[in-house]
Amino acid sequence: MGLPSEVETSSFMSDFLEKCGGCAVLDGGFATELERHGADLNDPLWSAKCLISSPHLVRRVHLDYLDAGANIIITASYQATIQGFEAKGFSREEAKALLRKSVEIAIEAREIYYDKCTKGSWDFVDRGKTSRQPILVAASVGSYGAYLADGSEYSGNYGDAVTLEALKDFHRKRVQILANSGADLIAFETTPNKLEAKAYAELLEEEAIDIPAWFTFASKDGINVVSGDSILDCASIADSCKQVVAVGINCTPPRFMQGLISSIRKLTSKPIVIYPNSGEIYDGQSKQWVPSSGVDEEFADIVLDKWREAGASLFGGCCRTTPNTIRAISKALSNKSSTINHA
Ligand SMILES: C[S+](C)CC[C@H](N)C(=O)O
Ligand SMILES: N[C@@H](CCS)C(=O)O
Ligand SMILES: [Zn+2]
Repeated sequence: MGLPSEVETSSFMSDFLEKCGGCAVLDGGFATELERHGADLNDPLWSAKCLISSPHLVRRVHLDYLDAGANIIITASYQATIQGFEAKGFSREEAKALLRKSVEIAIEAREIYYDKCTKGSWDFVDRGKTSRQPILVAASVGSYGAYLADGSEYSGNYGDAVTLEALKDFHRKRVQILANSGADLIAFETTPNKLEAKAYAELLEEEAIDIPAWFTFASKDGINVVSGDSILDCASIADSCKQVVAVGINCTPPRFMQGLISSIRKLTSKPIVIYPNSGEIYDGQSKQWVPSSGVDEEFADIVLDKWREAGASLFGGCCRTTPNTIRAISKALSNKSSTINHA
């Protein structure tokens, strides 16, 4: 396979969104859901630890989100890096196999889910033909700061020694492996600064990565990304990259979403993807979540309406959201599309 034509790449997300009825539902917090099931993630590998110790739990969480109505599930590779696995004593080949395993488990969960609902009301009719609810597997790539395992993805301060080339080299092999793993797209998530966004964009181009990608950024103030870099600069890097099929925000308190979506909309006509966290704050040292002093609304119909009006079309949840959050989003969006269709 060669590089996809620009036409193919640019229609990938619009075709998918059309099949989903205009808006798509993502899954919710993955690592924090593993924790709710009892996993101990106090480890440099964080959620990627479960690829080694409890793959059945990884599959369980994917299935729970599919049952809740997710159209896109994101793999357990957020903090899975070759460097991180090697530090644990795995060989390079074993590390690569663990990266592939993250995608294999998600694909397996999708097959189990499809089998479960082969017949019956889960199918939907599309132009006279019965077809299945579309489900994509997105291979997660967390930032260099995630690999540092101290919450650095919420600061993005890597110091002067971490150059653009260093970041590209850090991510290169992992991105190549995930791109050839059977995933439908790559989710570059919780991106903290524009240097890393630039590294991703250049890597996609240099390595001729032939699956699409999205870039999502994290913000702590609703104006800039966590490092203080402008969201406009970050969104513009994503907008200029032809493999990028959606741009957005993740792991950010819900109360900041509307403003951030409006900012991104000024910069790009690509679909906007958002998956806020619960609004709590992560302490990277103790690896605990603490309540925030801000006020966050539930992801109720009214909030989703505001986010849609501001320009977003893919909705899910990040840390500390659960299958119940995703069920509520799915329900709100399907009520909306049946209102529109029957108007
Ligand atoms: C998005 S944060 C909650 C991820 C966890 C962090 N990289 C750590 O290892 O503590
Ligand atoms: N996909 C990752 C993002 C962490 S910010 C997760 O949900 O665990
Ligand atoms: Zn998160």
